Amino acid sequence: MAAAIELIDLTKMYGARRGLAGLSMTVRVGEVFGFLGPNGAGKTTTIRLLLDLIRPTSGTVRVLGRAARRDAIEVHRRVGYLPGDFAVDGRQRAGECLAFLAALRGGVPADRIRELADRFDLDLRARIKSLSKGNRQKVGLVQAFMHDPELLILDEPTSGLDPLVQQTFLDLVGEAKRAGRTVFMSSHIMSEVEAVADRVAIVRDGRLVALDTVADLRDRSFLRVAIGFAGPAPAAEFAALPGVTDLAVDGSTMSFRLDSSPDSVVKAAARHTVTSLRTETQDLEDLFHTFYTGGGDTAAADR
Ligand SMILES: Nc1ncnc2c1ncn2[C@@H]1O[C@H](COP(=O)(O)OP(=O)(O)OP(=O)(O)O)[C@@H](O)[C@H]1O
Repeated sequence: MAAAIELIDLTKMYGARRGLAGLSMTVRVGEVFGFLGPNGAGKTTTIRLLLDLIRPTSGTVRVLGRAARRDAIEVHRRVGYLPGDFAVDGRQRAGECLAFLAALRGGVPADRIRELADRFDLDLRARIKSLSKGNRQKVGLVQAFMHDPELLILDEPTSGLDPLVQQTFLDLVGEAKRAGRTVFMSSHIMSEVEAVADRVAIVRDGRLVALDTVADLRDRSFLRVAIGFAGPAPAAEFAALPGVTDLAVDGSTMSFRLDSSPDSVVKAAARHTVTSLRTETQDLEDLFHTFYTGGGDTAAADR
């Protein structure tokens, strides 16, 4: 079985409102997959469809080789799920809540719960309602990981966690991956997933706008170059150079985007008197912002 998750032309309408519009993508067994997008992009809708908590308007959802709807009981047994709005009875103590959820799963060794609670520095004796948002999120994370599921589906798992706890979470994701598990996690923020994700998908307005490895996304970064000249900026000469686009002139300063080797730009500049030179790399976060706001290259989404 090569696919942990397979979505084919998945559409979800909420009345006249569109939650998802023809989303197709595959998550491979054993990969950590980041699912990113701005507010309202369709991330939670997708995750709820995976768990059969809501039903698609059209399209197919397969999880661990099973139909999300017909085989929902089996899918739920094999999956660890952290909802975006993890909510449990606040009067319970954290330990009681986890023991109850573990019993529903057919039992989890108490040592395993204690080990995870220790790693997250979670007080199992505290009543849930007395816990801060971040500490409640830890309860949600422990219940998702405790039975060592084949597939973890995590909706904004790092929400409310401080950087130290985030690191503990990332360590657990790494361990799950090394044990051959699959992790599907949503987030708003690239930097949260780029350290652990093998591939990331970016959704916007219910559609896939990019799907690639973190490394390949990074390779799409480019330079912004600004050169000041002693005389008039030689715009025509630079516009003709390989990899130069988006050229603008402001007095004797010229700026442009450079997508290829800087060699020809440096050699062309050397024929003039250069008074200033500035370069900035567009990093993954900038690229991500381009996708968020509607620009970017959508060709990768077809992969
Ligand atoms: N129960 C609902 N009824 C009506 N519209 C809904 C419902 N749930 C989601 N939507 C709409 O579907 C679209 C996708 O929402 P969804 O919650 O899946 O986005 P998201 O990517 O998870 O956003 P966020 O990052 O804000 O959690 C939005 O336009 C949202 O308003």
